[in-house]
Amino acid sequence: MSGESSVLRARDLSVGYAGTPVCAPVDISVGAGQMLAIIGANGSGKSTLLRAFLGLLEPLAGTVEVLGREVDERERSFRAQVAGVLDADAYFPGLTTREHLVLTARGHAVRAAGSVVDDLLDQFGLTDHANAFPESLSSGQRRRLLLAAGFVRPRQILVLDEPEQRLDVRMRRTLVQMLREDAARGVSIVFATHDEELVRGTGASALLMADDACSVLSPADAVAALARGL
Ligand SMILES: Nc1ncnc2c1ncn2[C@@H]1O[C@H](COP(=O)(O)OP(=O)(O)OP(=O)(O)O)[C@@H](O)[C@H]1O
Repeated sequence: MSGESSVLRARDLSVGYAGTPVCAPVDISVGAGQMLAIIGANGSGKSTLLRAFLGLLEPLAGTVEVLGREVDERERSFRAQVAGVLDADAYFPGLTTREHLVLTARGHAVRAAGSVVDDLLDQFGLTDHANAFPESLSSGQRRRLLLAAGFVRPRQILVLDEPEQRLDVRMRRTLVQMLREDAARGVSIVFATHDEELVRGTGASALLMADDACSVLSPADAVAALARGL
């Protein structure tokens, strides 16, 4: 998780609320095509860290850089490079599944948006629900829609918060495959997770969150830590 060609870099990064850190400072570097899982107990600061990576939360101290520049979510270039899917249900209630994805694709200047969306609907098993509104989808189908909205965006970095949530076993396996394909294309992927299989399947290294020190683990050590319940 180091090297000169760092795509995402955090240095002595402290994150938290109202001036109080939620975990120890973080030092990580993620290169092109690398995957980093963020693991740790409930409340250990995983989502908070991801929000800082996405420029949605100001660091208390330290820095976060994407492709050598400090993150600024308001910059168009940042939004063109970084796609994030966080926990919140962030869909448009008045748009169908397909309309939501096409709007997201067009908003990010994706070429041939219609056919890109149709492929994603297929990959996420949503083709039969393309014309459904979010409230008529199951919670797992809504989760698939949110993930598809992340995958429809152009990206050099993909940030996901517990992407395994509410997905069935088959969809989790498909997700592993999609993440591996993204990484093989050079996309850097950072995801918070509690899922041992997701870490095993992706072969990701991990950042283990803690109050005293956040440590980087090898893929094997990350799987072992999750297997023993951290
Ligand atoms: N908006 C907020 N304001 C104040 N404190 C918050 C806020 N969001 C989270 N926290 C606190 O920050 C700490 C870290 O929360 P965070 O959501 O980052 O943990 P997490 O590791 O993602 O947990 P989980 O595994 O349960 O998703 C928790 O103690 C939580 O109560």
